[in-house]
Amino acid sequence: IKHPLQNTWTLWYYEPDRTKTWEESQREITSFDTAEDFWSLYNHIKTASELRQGCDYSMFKQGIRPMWEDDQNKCGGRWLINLDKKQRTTDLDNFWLEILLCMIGEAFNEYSDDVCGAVVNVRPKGDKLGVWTSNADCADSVMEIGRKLKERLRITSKTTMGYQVHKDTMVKAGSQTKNTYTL
Ligand SMILES: CN(C)c1nc(=O)c2c([nH]1)N([C@@H]1O[C@H](COP(=O)(O)OP(=O)(O)O)[C@@H](O)[C@H]1O)CN2C
Repeated sequence: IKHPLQNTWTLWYYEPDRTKTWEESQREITSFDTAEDFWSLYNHIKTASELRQGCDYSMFKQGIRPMWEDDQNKCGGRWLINLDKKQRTTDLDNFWLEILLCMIGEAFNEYSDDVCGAVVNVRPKGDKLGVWTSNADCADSVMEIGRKLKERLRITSKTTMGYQVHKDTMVKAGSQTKNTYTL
């Protein structure tokens, strides 16, 4: 039999489309709840670095949409990892896969329930990886998730990680959002 995951996860794909709203451009690809089905999906689709710039992948627990407004996201925030341009060939795909494996493997111990999902943004100005958590006010949960991420991604001090509350990001879209926590 296949190895069941603790949660069911849904993969979303975002491609900019001038004829649609941002929300209409978020497309639900498929959901899975076994390790084997994760690998079949992962091996079947393009890696993040193969996507056109402007596109995103998002992987969220089933029932949570990859947007600030979702009930599970609205009081939360994200650990954001900003990559420099050359990291697209060296780190982007490894970091994204490691984040996916942390999530489906419930690697955040007692705080895994606070993890909503993760987003990878492929951008000309530098790619971004975000891990979204459900409650920005739970400092213990946010910090523990951040520490585990840094450990699993083997992120050194040269790559900064900041936690941004979605309520701040929403209003400051386009300009620099403040980090509520940093690691
Ligand atoms: C429900 N709803 C509309 C809505 N709900 C959302 O949850 C949500 C958006 N809109 N987003 C829109 O994309 C722009 C780029 O953000 P970006 O993170 O791609 O970053 P870049 O500026 O393209 O690097 C954001 O400025 C925002 O317009 C982003 N976003 C997460």
